[in-house]
Amino acid sequence: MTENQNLESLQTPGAVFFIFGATGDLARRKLFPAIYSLYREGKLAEDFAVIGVARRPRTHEEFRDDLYRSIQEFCRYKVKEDDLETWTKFAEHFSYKSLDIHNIDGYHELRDLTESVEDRFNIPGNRLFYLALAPELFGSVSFNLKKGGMLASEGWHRLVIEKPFGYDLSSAQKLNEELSQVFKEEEIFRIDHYLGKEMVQNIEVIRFGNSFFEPLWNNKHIANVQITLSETVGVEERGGYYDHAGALRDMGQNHMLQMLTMIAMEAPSRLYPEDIRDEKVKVLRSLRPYESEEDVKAHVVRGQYKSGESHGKEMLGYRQEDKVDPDSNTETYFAAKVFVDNFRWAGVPFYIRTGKRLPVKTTEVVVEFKQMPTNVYLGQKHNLEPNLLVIRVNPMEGIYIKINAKKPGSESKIEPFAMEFCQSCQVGINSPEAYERLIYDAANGDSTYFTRWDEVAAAWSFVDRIASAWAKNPSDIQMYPAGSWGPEQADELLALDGFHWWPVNGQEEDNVIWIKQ
Ligand SMILES: NC(=O)C1=CN([C@@H]2O[C@H](COP(=O)(O)OP(=O)(O)OC[C@H]3O[C@@H](n4cnc5c(N)ncnc54)[C@H](OP(=O)(O)O)[C@@H]3O)[C@@H](O)[C@H]2O)C=CC1
Ligand SMILES: O=C1O[C@H](COP(=O)(O)O)[C@@H](O)[C@H](O)[C@H]1O
Repeated sequence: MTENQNLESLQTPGAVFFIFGATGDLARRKLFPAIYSLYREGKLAEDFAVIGVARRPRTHEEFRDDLYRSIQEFCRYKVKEDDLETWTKFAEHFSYKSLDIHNIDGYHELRDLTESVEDRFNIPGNRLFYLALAPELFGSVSFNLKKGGMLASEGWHRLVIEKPFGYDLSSAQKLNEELSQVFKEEEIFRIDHYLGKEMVQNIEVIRFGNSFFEPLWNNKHIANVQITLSETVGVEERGGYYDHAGALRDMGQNHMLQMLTMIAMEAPSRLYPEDIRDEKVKVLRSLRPYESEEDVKAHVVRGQYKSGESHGKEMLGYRQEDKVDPDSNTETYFAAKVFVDNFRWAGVPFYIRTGKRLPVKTTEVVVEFKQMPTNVYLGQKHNLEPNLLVIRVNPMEGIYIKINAKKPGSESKIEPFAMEFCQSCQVGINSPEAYERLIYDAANGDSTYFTRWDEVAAAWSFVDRIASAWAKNPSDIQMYPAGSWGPEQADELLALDGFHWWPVNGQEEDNVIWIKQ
């Protein structure tokens, strides 16, 4: 991948895409729809094939029926009556192999199938292995891919691997060692789907493409940064996985810290993937580690939802959810005050929070600027609200800035105005989904928005200290009602510093005058 390659104009190179875990939830809800969207937008070369792999028996036809249902349910492009010819052409590129990933003989049959589709679609030998499997299977599959003769002998091969990447630093190291016996680092694409989100990528452009932000982007002018990833859903069908992981591992180690790196990183001198990833890892290594259990207690709040009312419906508590231990102390919420100890950010708190069963689904970054050195309007009894830059990541996409201005027509009244650029209102459903972008990038060998091993390791080092402090006191967890904003202790984290969480998506402040496009 070269700098500034114009990805918009490129098609993926001809390749076979293997989806291990093709009968699973991720494949159905995200991966198949992403591949279809790429196809519909002409971003997938004609010389492609997809081979689904899982244990369940399926004929190729049955697999294509699953594919059809997945697209009709989850894809932003639906197959309409008059698209049937295009659909049939697309679906012909899909085949299925029933295989237990531990059974080496199966890989030999998979190789035969692969060679036959490569011949049929004239594919130049490139192979992309996407592991949509439980993480404990990642090492075995990669080893067996090599043993079973599945690595490409003519073109390239790449491994796309889902999160979570390990359970802690030591298991992540073990996994990485297993993978690196088969794949080189540049062949491993570790997914963090937040990095595929349009507005997370836009953080880079907002910061490095606008001269009026850069001079202010530091501890002289920024009072604090708030990152919220709130969800209204509970654990749904994933109780078995989630009860073992919790919010810190499920969202904190990856999505939240990755977003923090995008806000805090220095500008790379060039836009090569490694230059960007070098800057991100420096941020992760600058995170101030919590030194003791007391330190963790003072800076991190954990919570678990109990029953409550959300959007007019009675919700079960976490402990009553399917496949969750009824005495579970797993956190479904956490908030933390984090410091990035470098020249740019010294002394600026980053408050991060995520939780399930909160009142709104939103991902938002609020950058709160410091107050004016003195308020010259105090004599007129005007408080000045702090200026904010708010980046809305999802479901609404856009940015707004909050400034103080004179109320038009009034003598002296000053009011906060929010000026909004609502990207989702403009491009709406055409905004590509994260998985589309990431599959496309992986096929093009662009690793910019995938996490490199040293980033993963640095993130685990930071998170492990929290997890091990919590493990010593498992029942020290705050319960919050489903549908609330989580434990009050999370508000106190900010109140102690004289701040508060700014309202997020859909919960706009009453006194602000909105100027929307
Ligand atoms: N679902 C989601 O929204 C998200 C998922 N992820 C990650 O994606 C990965 C997959 O998750 P998800 O799709 O939800 O999981 P599912 O349990 O729904 O699917 C697992 C898949 O693995 C297959 N499988 C299991 N054991 C074997 C085996 N021994 N040999 C071959 N295939 C096997 C299953 O098929 P069969 O039973 O037919 O063998 C199934 O297709 C996980 O790492 C998860 O953490 C990450 C983010 C979001
Ligand atoms: O990775 C995960 O992300 C989802 C939230 O993703 P979003 O794109 O809908 O914001 C979360 O629900 C899930 O628990 C986690 O594994």
